[in-house]
Parts: sequence; C-alpha cells; structure tokens
Amino acid sequence: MVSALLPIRMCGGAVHRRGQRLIGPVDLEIAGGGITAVIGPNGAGKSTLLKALHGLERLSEGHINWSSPRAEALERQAFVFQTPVMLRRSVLDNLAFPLRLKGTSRGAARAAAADWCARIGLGGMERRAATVLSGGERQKLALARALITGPELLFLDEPSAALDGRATREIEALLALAAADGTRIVMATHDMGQARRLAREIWFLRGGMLHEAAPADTFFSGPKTEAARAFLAGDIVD
Ligand SMILES: Nc1ncnc2c1ncn2[C@@H]1O[C@H](COP(=O)(O)OP(=O)(O)OP(=O)(O)O)[C@@H](O)[C@H]1O
Repeated sequence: MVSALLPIRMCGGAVHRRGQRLIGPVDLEIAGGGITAVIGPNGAGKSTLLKALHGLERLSEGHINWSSPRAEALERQAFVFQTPVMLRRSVLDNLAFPLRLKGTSRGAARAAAADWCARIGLGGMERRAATVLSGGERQKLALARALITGPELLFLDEPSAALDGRATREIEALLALAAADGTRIVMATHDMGQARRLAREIWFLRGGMLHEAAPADTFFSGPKTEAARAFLAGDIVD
C-alpha cells in the first residue's frame, strides 16, 4: 500500500540566484483535488515556484514536506514545460518512453502509447517523427507523455501559450479529464479565461510572494487585495 502524496506543504520556501531573491518566503499547501491556477504578472515567479515544488529548483531557504518519502513523491509527479523537448524519435516512442523508464515491457508500453495517441487525436501519426509536429500536437503529446504513467500530481507551465483556439480547447479538455480522474494539477497560466474555466483554486503571485490564495469563485468575484483587483482589471501590475 503506497502512502498518499498529498498534502504537500511549502514552509518559508525561497529561491535565491546570484544574491537575488526570485521567490519567497512562500507558505502554501497543495491539498484536495482539482486544478490550481498560478497567475500573476510577468516575472512574478510562477515558473520558479512550480519548479521548486517539483524539486527542479533547489530551495535556498525553507522546506517542502511531502506526505510520502521525497524520492517516491518525485516519482509520482510530472512536469510539462511551456516548450516541451521531444525525443528525436517517433510519436509512439515518445509516449512509450516514460513507461519503459519505469520498467514496463516494450509491448505493454507500445500498446498504452497507441491508446494515448488515439485519445489525444494523433491516431494515425504514431510513426511520424515527433520533431515535425505542430505546436498544438507537440503540446498534446507532451501532456500525454506526462499523463501516461498516471501521476498523482502534475505541474504545467503555460500549457497553451501561443496555441490557437482549437489546440487550447483540446489541451483544456485533457486537463479537465485528468483532474476528474484524480490527478491533482497545478498550472501557471497567463490566460484568465483559462483560469476561470479550469481552476478550483487560484494562487496570485506578485514579486515572488504568494500575494493572494483563494477558491477560484471567491477570487474572481471579489479579489481581496488591491493588486489582484488591478491585475484582473487588466491594469499593469508589477
Ligand atoms: N535562471 C535564472 N537566473 C536568474 N534569474 C532568473 C532565472 N530564472 C528566472 N529568473 C528571474 O526570476 C524572476 C521570476 O521568474 P519566473 O520565470 O519564475 O516568473 P514568471 O512569473 O514565471 O514569469 P513569466 O510570466 O514572464 O513566465 C524573474 O525576475 C526572472 O527574471
């Protein structure tokens, strides 16, 4: 029986680079289900916070408490970057790769990969080189590659930045489905429409700090802080 991954708590978490504080100190908790949208002005620290939570960025101060041992926790979560790197191999091989890394047999990994190809609308493209896919197709592939191992927690950094409406809709449908299936999702987004459509909870970052955290309904109907009000009104906030 594996222990629960959540809640995850960051206590006084800060990341410094060359004497500069990029984020923190931040106290937060990832608990419950659904999707958390991380929003805020450019440079507020959204990407840095996600990377710190995923263990890609080392904390200079504070700590993160996982409910299961750290190595095991990291195994059970995934990260999708804004510009995902594709293996210079077929679509099918890109999807099968994370399963192979976890020790799944070649046949079972390829069968699961073919299934995911169909689910993301890339059925028939299994043998195509992943590097020639369109931006939207790549992002769907990256998302499927993250979901194929059934992570309990998924981080995404601007999953649909620079995608057209159709690709954005497809990505959002996949995220909503994953969340409904029990994957806890924490995603940075610049798209307030997307945050409203998908999120249960909002983290509004400003100047490296968690300026306001609230259930999405509460946040969008009545942000508590002046900065969040201004940000939602489309004013320039830094
Ligand atoms: N590797 C790095 N070295 C130095 N400074 C960095 C590094 N990465 C990010 N920063 C700085 O840290 C701050 C936070 O950046 P971060 O990318 O986390 O913000 P963000 O909210 O995700 O921004 P955006 O919305 O523009 O993507 C910014 O001032 C950025 O310039």
